Amino acid sequence: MEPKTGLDRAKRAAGVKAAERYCTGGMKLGLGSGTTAHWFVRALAERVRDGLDVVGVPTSTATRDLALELGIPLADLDAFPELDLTVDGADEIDRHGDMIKGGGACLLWEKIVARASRRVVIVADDAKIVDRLGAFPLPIEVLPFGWLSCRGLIHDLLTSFGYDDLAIERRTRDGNPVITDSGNYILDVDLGGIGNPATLAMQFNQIPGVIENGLFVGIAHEVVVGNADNTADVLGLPLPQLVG
Ligand SMILES: O=C(CO)[C@H](O)[C@H](O)COP(=O)(O)O
Repeated sequence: MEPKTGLDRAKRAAGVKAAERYCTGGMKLGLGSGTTAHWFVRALAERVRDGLDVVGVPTSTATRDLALELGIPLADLDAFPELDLTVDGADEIDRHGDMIKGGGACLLWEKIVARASRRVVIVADDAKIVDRLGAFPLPIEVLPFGWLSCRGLIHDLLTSFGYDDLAIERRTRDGNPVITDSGNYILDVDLGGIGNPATLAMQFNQIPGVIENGLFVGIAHEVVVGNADNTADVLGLPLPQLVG
């Protein structure tokens, strides 16, 4: 598969760089979800075909299907509860490495796999890097049972924090609720800007019916930013100001 646009080339460059730089024989690897992470999975598969011996733990059924098709050996997280490394994408990432994830509705497995990993590398194009999180609507995974009550409690919490927006349930083009790989719904919350991601993340998860939220705080270790000219930059945290 070849990238079609400059943005695709940037995403592929980040994925290729991560596969080349971080993956060594014997590793247990978390495989992220989304278009950028899938470029990483394709690049990893090439290395596996060349003899690299790794085992992948996918963060979604979509990534599992891609990795299987490409011949990457896979395992359940329960077979390897501690992983060496996860490479995943992000919807937004700030200078501290805090992120919004879940644009692809995979945030629950992504957070579990990332937390099980000794190192987390994020692959992204530079448009994902922001001064402040929150322009991208924050995905929240909720249990279908009583989800309207849960949405009301989310609204109350947001109001108490000075936000006034109601969470919107994510729907498919046919108008049906998006169902996650764990059988839950996604609410997208348009916050505009998030002052204290750590506090908000904890508060969301106190609400009955909230399974997980898309704020990933203190999880990323490094960021690989791809460029349209097929190069990629490896950035430690905090990210340099010039990228923001
Ligand atoms: O969190 C995710 C999926 O739940 C993805 O990592 C995020 O949406 C970024 O995707 P892409 O690389 O396609 O922009």
